[in-house]
Amino acid sequence: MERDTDGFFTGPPPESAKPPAPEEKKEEETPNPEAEKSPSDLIKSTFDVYVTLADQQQDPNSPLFSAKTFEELGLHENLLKGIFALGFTKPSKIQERALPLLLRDPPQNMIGQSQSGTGKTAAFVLTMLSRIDFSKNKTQAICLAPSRELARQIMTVINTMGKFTEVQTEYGIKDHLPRDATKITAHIVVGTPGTMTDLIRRRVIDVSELKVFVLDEADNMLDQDGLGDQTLRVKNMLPKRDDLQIVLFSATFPENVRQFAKKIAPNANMIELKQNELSLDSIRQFYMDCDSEERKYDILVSLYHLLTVGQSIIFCQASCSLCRHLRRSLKPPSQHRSTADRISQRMTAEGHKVASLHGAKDAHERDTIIDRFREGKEKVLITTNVVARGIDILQVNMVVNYDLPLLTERDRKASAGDAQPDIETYIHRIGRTGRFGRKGISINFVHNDKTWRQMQAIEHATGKKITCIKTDDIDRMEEELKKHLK
Ligand SMILES: Nc1ncnc2c1ncn2[C@@H]1O[C@H](COP(=O)(O)OP(=O)(O)OP(=O)(O)O)[C@@H](O)[C@H]1O
Repeated sequence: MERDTDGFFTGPPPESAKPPAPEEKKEEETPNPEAEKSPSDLIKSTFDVYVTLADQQQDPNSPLFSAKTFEELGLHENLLKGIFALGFTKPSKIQERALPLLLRDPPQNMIGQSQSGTGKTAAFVLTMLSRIDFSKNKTQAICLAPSRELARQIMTVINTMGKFTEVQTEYGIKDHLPRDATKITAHIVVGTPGTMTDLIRRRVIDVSELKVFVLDEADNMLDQDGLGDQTLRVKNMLPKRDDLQIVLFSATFPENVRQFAKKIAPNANMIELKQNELSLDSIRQFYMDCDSEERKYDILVSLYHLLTVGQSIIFCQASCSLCRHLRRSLKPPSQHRSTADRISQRMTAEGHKVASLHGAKDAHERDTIIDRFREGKEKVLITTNVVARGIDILQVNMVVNYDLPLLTERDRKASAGDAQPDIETYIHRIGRTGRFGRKGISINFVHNDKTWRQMQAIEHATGKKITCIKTDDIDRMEEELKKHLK
């Protein structure tokens, strides 16, 4: 593989990184390449959408399948008030195309893909809210998400958008309900698949009148390496009615999961924002050659000032290299502290203010940490993949991949070589910045041949340039990075 003068790996991206080939009848809109990328671009028609209707008799070019305003969707005025309370004036591109299809009667399944931060949540939340019969105290919509943090975020959107309605909501997440809870009658239940399975199996939730089943981050939720088994258990306990609307959304849909998704949501309308990668374009990607594992920590600390200009998220592996390094360097060694904790412990000891969040923390602690970060009380969050997906905090303008995301042990064995980068997780991680077209930067740390090759594979697969930033001149480094946030 050749590098050009900017350090960009040249050559065509592999098949897996190319836009999905149109399967059936597709519609394409004309992009406007001159348009500047800004939040409003998600509202203007500046990028392409593929729509594949389940019913090929219908004309996808019909204005019936596109809504330029929320008003024309025929929503109850209380829902419209909720939308405006969120500060939305017009549908985003994905909402414009997805909402008319999602809200139509009879209900139809939907598989929707669009880049991170383009407004998928509002699309499925509005669908759930608009289908509830508020006069019935029965659960009518269930939404599953891969983490409690994301479930809580979705709930906030439901409660804000639904605040002028009589909607009742409940969580299906760990340690939220008393163990002896016997009945949930809330209209909408949002949770994670394990807890939701338990609640439905024990008949705490009665699903007999369910109308909508939503999987956010659906590729992860259906992937056998992710939460696939648990999600299927939930799905198999739901009524097998044709009018149960199944809605799957994600920023990524690798081919193997895409096929499975079509089985889970049969005859679904498909909506894909064409992969001209608007979101990735608003995120400038960099890498830093850190020379050695040990230097990674020093470079992270030297970035601290910049990390706190806005807010930032630092991703490391669950058993991350920094933590292994810190475990060795901390005296006395802290045996029971896990991963991201050790980073924050050392940075805190050196006078920096950081928070850490990972799956080993208890539920209450996790809630407090993410809430504090969301409120801007902490500026730097050191974490694992637990918040890689879906978390929407507009002030996050920097993401650092301290450790690059890698595929699981199983995939690694299958490829029988070095660990391969996990491209989907990479896309989701950097998508924590640059929300709704805002500017953001991501920095990847590499320190040896192996990590270099992993980054090369990411650059190749995403087809996006990752620019080198020199680490020997901190002032220049800061200046250069700041330039991209302006
Ligand atoms: N029509 C709209 N007008 C203005 N802002 C919007 C609109 N729709 C969504 N947003 C805002 O855009 C941000 C990103 O939306 P959202 O979290 O739904 O993205 P997403 O596509 O689900 O991202 P991810 O793939 O990371 O889960 C949110 O802060 C949301 O409030």
